[in-house]
Amino acid sequence: MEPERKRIAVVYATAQGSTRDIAEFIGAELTARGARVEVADVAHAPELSRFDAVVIGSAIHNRDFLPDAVSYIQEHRRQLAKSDVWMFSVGLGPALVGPIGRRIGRLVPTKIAALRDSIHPREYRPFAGHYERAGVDLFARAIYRTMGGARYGDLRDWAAIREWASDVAAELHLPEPKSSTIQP
Ligand SMILES: Cc1cc2nc3c(=O)[nH]c(=O)nc-3n(C[C@H](O)[C@H](O)[C@H](O)COP(=O)(O)O)c2cc1C
Repeated sequence: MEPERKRIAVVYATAQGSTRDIAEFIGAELTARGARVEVADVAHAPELSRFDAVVIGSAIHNRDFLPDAVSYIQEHRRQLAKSDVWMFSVGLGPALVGPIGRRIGRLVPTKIAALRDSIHPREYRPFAGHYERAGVDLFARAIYRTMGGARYGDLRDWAAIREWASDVAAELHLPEPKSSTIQP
């Protein structure tokens, strides 16, 4: 008899779409590993008790998750804390370079650390997102440069995201894929 397929909810909050793309990519990778996956915005998140595991991610604005993600996690804290949860964020930290940039990039903003600690995820992983130079004023550009920000545009590292999704799949004992054909 075929083993029961694992059910995974991938829940995200996005302002400009790059976190949604990452959530959908993770969902597709986990589907390719045989899981039954539902990907949804936090505003349309499914009932979590129906799932064996939850992946939850948010864009970072002003060193915090987006307000929708903060309220969602606070409201579902009890359910999340007793579930197998993997958490990710999408911001600029992992894209910072140089000795200072790498140190800053490793810091988890206090409010995000508090959210993380309230639900005890199996892992929390920050990913680089999208930062358009055109929308950034001179002052913010100077701060970004000082912190080790050297690049603008789409800074997402799809190889790192794929590797993380594969680690999640392995921890959930999902079968190895027959071949990986999914492209972002
Ligand atoms: C108003 C605003 C504030 C931001 N604040 C932060 C921040 O504090 N830390 C960070 O790492 N990235 C910050 N970012 C960068 C975003 O998190 C990044 O661009 C991300 O890709 C956005 O995801 P989204 O496209 O899903 O909205 C900020 C972006 C904007 C537009």
